[in-house]
Amino acid sequence: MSRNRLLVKNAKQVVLICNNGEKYLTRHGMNGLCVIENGSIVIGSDGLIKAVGPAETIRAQYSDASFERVIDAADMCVLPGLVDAHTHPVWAGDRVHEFAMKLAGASYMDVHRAGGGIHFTVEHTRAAAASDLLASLRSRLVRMQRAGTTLVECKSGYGLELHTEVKMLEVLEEARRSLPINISSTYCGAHAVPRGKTVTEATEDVLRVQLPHLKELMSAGKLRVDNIDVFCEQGVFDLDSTRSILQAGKDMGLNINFHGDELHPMKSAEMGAELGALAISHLEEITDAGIVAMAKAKTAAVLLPTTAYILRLPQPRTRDLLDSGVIVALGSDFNPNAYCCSMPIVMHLACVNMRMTMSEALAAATINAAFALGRSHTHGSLEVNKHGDLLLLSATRWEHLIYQLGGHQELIRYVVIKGNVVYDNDKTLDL
Ligand SMILES: N=CN[C@@H](CCC(=O)O)C(=O)O
Ligand SMILES: [Zn+2]
Repeated sequence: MSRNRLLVKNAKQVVLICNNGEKYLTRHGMNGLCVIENGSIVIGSDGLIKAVGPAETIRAQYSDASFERVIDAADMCVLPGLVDAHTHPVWAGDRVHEFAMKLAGASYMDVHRAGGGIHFTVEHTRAAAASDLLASLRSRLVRMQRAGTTLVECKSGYGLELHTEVKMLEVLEEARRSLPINISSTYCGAHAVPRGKTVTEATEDVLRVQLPHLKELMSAGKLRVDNIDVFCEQGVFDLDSTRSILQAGKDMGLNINFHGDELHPMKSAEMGAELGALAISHLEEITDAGIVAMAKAKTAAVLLPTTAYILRLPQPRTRDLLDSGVIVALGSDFNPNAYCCSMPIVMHLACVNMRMTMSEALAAATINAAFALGRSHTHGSLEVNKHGDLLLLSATRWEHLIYQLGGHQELIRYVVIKGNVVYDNDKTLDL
């Protein structure tokens, strides 16, 4: 019998999230998370969960087994690795100066129209060497990992032309190959209309130049891309151009996962549901009809508490979404506008500002975020045969992770990916 990779034993709580192979949870399930008091978990040599249950049961079942590593978690809680369903982590040039402008009253679109915002980042990212983009991406991903994220969605979208979009996706590919954190990569070439182009010209460029080239790279096995994204917004991509780009991506086998109904009601939710989108992000301006359509289509709503907080936007209608049966997920929206790498902070904001319960927030940052990325069969809960991705908290109840605002830096003792410890807070070991 091969040696098991890891035994975590005697934890105060093991938060499974669910234990029946659920692919997502809606309100009722989100409020009834599956938690084992005094539990243990075994990760096999393949990095997958082999057993999880009461400490006594695991002790009896594995009395003769050997383990590469044993962690006695008597004063700790075990949770699934967190899943961040929306980030923009590949870019050069920060926008700290714009934060001051926004604090002084400028809106997101004021800054964008004045040539700042995404355009500022595009200019710097186009000029940056791939090696520099990779170095900054790595340090951002390590920071996310230390805050408990083990699966993260990462977008391109600061190139807005073929060369830089491919450069960004290649940087993501390199990070995927060389770092333990799991990455779901998203082509977001329609993140803004590039300077000097009309919406029609930008849409044509995506459809006739960028997507066909990506398709070639993907078929040749040179690039893996999971999702397609568009920023559907007034003054950016309208509903028709968004629809044509998303449909073309879907035809290439990409999951539809896009920005919609953020600053204006665009009917993005209705359109996304009709196209079979896996997820739509933001939704601060979603309508009643949009909520009904998303619930019916099982399109996940990826809510981004940092954006509404930083831009002082109206909060999305989270309770209405949950009450209507929409699958609600969370993302950090890490980008030069919203500089936050921490899903524990995101969950805290979701509870206070969006009125989610702590259980809802955790489900939204685990199983439902994994669902939004098409990965909930392998990630997002601690169930047998899923990836052994978990975090260990120095706390007697898991809720401390959300309750202690910014406290995750002290609370998270270990982060584990596929049974390997990738972060040990005592040794500041970052792999
Ligand atoms: N809203 C569009 N995109 C990003 C912001 C990107 C940026 O400002 O650089 C978002 O999700 O918040
Ligand atoms: Zn975004």
